[in-house]
Amino acid sequence: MTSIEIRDLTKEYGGRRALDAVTFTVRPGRVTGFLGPNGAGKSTTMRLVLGLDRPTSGTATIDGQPYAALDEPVRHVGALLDAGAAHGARTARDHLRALAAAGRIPRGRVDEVLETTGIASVAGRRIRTFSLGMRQRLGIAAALLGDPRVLLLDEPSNGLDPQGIIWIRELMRDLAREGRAVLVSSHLMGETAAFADHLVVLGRGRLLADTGMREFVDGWTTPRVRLRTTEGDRLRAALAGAGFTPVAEEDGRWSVDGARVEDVGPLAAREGIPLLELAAEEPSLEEAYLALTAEETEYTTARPAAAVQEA
Ligand SMILES: Nc1ncnc2c1ncn2[C@@H]1O[C@H](COP(=O)(O)OP(=O)(O)OP(=O)(O)O)[C@@H](O)[C@H]1O
Repeated sequence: MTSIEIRDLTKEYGGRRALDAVTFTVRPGRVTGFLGPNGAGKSTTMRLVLGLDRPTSGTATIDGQPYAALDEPVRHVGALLDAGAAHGARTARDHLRALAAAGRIPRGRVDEVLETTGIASVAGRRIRTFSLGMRQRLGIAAALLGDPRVLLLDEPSNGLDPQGIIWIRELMRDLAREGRAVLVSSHLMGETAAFADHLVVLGRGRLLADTGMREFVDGWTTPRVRLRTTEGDRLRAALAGAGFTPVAEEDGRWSVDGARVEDVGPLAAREGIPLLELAAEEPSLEEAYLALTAEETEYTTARPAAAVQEA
């Protein structure tokens, strides 16, 4: 099975470390979300995987080989790095045909990827007349052209309308279901939570996390419940006795940080306090990501060992 292996990858630009001994594997059959603040090193990593730049030390390989050593690389790896890269005077179809010819890919594949990416009806138009979303779809069509087992997508939702965002999410999930290795960088946390199974997080060139989505969110957030009761004062006292600090919200509900419904429900029942509502608040990827990056900024060292683990 094809995967991307990054081992001790280091890249310096004029003495500044853009990547610092980063090691992780992008496995087939799942979508790996690639996160990190601006300048963290995500694009640099992708460029090194694609052989567009040389590492200072370490390796980035696909199926054990560096990109440059792959036989017919476009059949192994598809990438969306810069959707603006296509020649504006060409039509979308001609652009893809030129790429197909260069990669020794059968011409018929061009119409297939135009269909898959929803731009078949505008394939005869010059690319310079394309909207940002159409260019993005064309970039994805180009990435899919060689039917590659590995995909690297840098901000693929960029410029897409709401339907386009749902489409790309489902496309990425389908590509992973087909057994491909899919690495996707994004700054959109809600989106990443919707398409990624696994996360790799960089911060200032270092690996901060390499873990499953669920483990990441649970590891970097605390549980919280929201509830409604007719006897707020009694419930507050009972919860305080159990070590919780309920906070009254403006809408008349209470929220209890660090508590699970299993903590609150039985306690209220024992005390005979009626609960009109009791619900766990789902922690978000955004909350978890902000907690990790805030801590990283503050202390510069990564926290729980559990958050950096091989899956
Ligand atoms: N060609 C280059 N020359 C010099 N410095 C570079 C070059 N390319 C990247 N860098 C630096 O390397 C660091 C990592 O940049 P990179 O583009 O990989 O980050 P990123 O995580 O992709 O950020 P963003 O989310 O903004 O796209 C940054 O400090 C950037 O300024």
